[in-house]
Amino acid sequence: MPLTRKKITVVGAGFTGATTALLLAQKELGDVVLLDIPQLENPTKGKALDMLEAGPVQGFDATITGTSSYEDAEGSDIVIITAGVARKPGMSRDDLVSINAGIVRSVCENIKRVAPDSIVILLSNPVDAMTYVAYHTLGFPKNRVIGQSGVLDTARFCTFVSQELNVSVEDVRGFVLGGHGDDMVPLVRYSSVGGIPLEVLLPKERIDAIVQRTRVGGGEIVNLLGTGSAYYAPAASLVQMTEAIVKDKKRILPSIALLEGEYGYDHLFMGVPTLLGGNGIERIYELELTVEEKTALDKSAQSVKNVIAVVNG
Ligand SMILES: NC(=O)c1ccc[n+]([C@@H]2O[C@H](COP(=O)([O-])OP(=O)(O)OC[C@H]3O[C@@H](n4cnc5c(N)ncnc54)[C@H](O)[C@@H]3O)[C@@H](O)[C@H]2O)c1
Ligand SMILES: O=C(O)C[C@H](O)C(=O)O
Repeated sequence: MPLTRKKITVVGAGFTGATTALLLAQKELGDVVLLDIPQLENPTKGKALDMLEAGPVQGFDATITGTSSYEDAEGSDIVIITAGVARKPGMSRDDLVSINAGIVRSVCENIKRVAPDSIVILLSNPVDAMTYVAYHTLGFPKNRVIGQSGVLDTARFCTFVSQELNVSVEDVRGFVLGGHGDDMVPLVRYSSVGGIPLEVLLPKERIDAIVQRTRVGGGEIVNLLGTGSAYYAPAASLVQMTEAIVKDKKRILPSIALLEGEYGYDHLFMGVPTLLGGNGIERIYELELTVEEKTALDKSAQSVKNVIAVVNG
């Protein structure tokens, strides 16, 4: 059988979608289709062509096609959904639920038609609830419907730890559980630097400050930008998850997954440690939690349930 490149469709050609498309091509993870609404067809084509013309300079071989037609996404192996509205200063991610649920539903109806065997990764916010919407619209098995939050939230945590200790980011390990909201749960007990537990290296009040900054990390960027939200680190996070799947790397990364009893939650989509490989989410890891950690996770889970209730409303 001839070897073929993977086909990766990115729906939404805005800040996160366009950045993701470029990073995917630069890493030669597959041929990329960048798709937005018909009213933005020419700008989407323009962005894709501009990226393609970076190929000879940077030495990557990947096609990048800009389109507004789902027929161009036909047979995609992976679909990344970034379509939707981003929040503005003063808003929470949950304020986007109604408008983005409608957008994610319509995108997923098309994806179900043209790429029924794809693995779908959600970014649109509020992302835990949007992953729930996507799962129910697509009707795909749960291993093929994945949300991105924890890679980004963990990256923020690791960034702040590396700044605090003035050490390489490469040596910092963190783990953020729960919903992608201000009550997410950075697991300090499972965080380390060069194998040394974080609690040995930093006093409690510095760790608490890093945990709090991580929880509101998205809002920090929203306030600085003034319009729109973060996109470089979110795109890098999507690409890390995609790479794990495309290369069947069996990486242990946090993903938003359907919980069916894990951590004591049923039919809830929330961020947990997962094994990501060629089949998408191949396993969910259940960690032992202390009473305080479980209480914090319950609070985060309740926030996600409240947003899902709006979707079901
Ligand atoms: N989960 C996370 O960690 C995370 C991180 C960053 C951003 N986000 C979310 O991702 C979403 C996108 O953010 P952004 O910065 O790229 O926003 P953006 O406004 O720059 O881009 C969104 C794009 O979606 C397109 N779009 C809207 N409806 C569409 C439809 N029906 N079909 C196809 N495309 C459609 C828009 O035309 C626009 O180009 C937002 O909801 C944001 O909150 C989530
Ligand atoms: O904060 C946002 O609204 C965007 C994203 O969820 C983020 O964490 O950067």
